[in-house]
Amino acid sequence: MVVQQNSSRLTIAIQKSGRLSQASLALLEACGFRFSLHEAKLLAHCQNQPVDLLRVRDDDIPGLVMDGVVDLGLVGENVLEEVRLKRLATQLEAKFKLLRSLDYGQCRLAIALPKEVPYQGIQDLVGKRIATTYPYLLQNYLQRVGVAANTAVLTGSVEVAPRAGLADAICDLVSTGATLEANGLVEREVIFRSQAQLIQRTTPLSSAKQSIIDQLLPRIDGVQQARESKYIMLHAPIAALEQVIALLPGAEQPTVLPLNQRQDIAAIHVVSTENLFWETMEQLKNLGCSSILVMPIEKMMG
Ligand SMILES: Nc1ncnc2c1ncn2[C@@H]1O[C@H](COP(=O)(O)OP(=O)(O)OP(=O)(O)O)[C@@H](O)[C@H]1O
Ligand SMILES: O=P(O)(O)OC[C@H]1O[C@H](OP(=O)(O)OP(=O)(O)O)[C@H](O)[C@@H]1O
Ligand SMILES: [Mg+2]
Repeated sequence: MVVQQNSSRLTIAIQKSGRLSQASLALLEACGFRFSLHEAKLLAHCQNQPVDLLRVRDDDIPGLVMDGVVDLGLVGENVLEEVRLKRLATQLEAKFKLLRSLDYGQCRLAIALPKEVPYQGIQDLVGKRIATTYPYLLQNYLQRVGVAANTAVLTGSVEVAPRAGLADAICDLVSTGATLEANGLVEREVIFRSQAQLIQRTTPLSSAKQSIIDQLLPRIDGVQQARESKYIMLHAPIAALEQVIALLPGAEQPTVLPLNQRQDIAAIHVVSTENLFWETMEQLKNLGCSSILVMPIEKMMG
């Protein structure tokens, strides 16, 4: 496979198979790009825009962007920062343009120790061997806090390292904490918080590519904003209108509509920037509201 650096098609690198793959593809599709993916193929053409998708291991995405081989990349901040630190240490080009922080792939890089090992604080890590896939992020942190510890680099199954006698502690990604718990480990220090990022190469782009990006960014904002928002509809007693509106999140100016042949109740419609919790719905019901609907919004603009 040859990716032409100066191809007139905008090339976007995403993770081929893993935690970010589905969400990255879903985001681009929600922005109006149509892809027909062939599981085995690394390069996928967009059917309705001059855009190509390059599907690779997430570790390769920052370097591809920094070397200008692809135009855009969707990657976790943890991998991005690890690659950036590594490249800086080896005098390789490490520049990129951060376009957007995305609303998926939230996790943290944390140091964890076996639960039976007492831990009072960061100084307890002095002289310890810590297994990780992120040696540069880990050493960067240890230097910052002034702790001298050793790193054992593993590319996978980091969580079994203490049990296997390979290390005293680990530094790995955590989301729910289930993996740590299943391996008898306790999270002690969070060293980096991460989510997916959209990055661009720093070398100049053709105006055709730039105009696709200029169209893409507001669409990403619209998709992300819509995901956080809800359309809420309900019937409320006019006597309790003020109390009802005060309960609705982010509803300073709701639409209040009359109902046919009813003087005592009105319909309220509101776009809320937050979800409506069950507790609030119960409070609304206690105020005499009925037909309370909370609906997802697909897209938003303006
Ligand atoms: N448990 C998690 N919850 C949320 N996001 C996560 C979680 N684990 C990892 N991530 C994010 O997703 C990215 C990809 O994770 P994944 O486990 O698929 O990587 P990988 O095994 O290194 O994949 P690849 O084969 O592409 O190298 C991570 O770098 C991180 O940004
Ligand atoms: O705190 P948790 O919710 O348990 O998530 C943490 C786990 O998720 C990631 O692995 P993933 O499941 O993506 O598989 P991998 O080991 O193949 O990377 C990460 O490497 C941890 O092992
Ligand atoms: Mg990887």
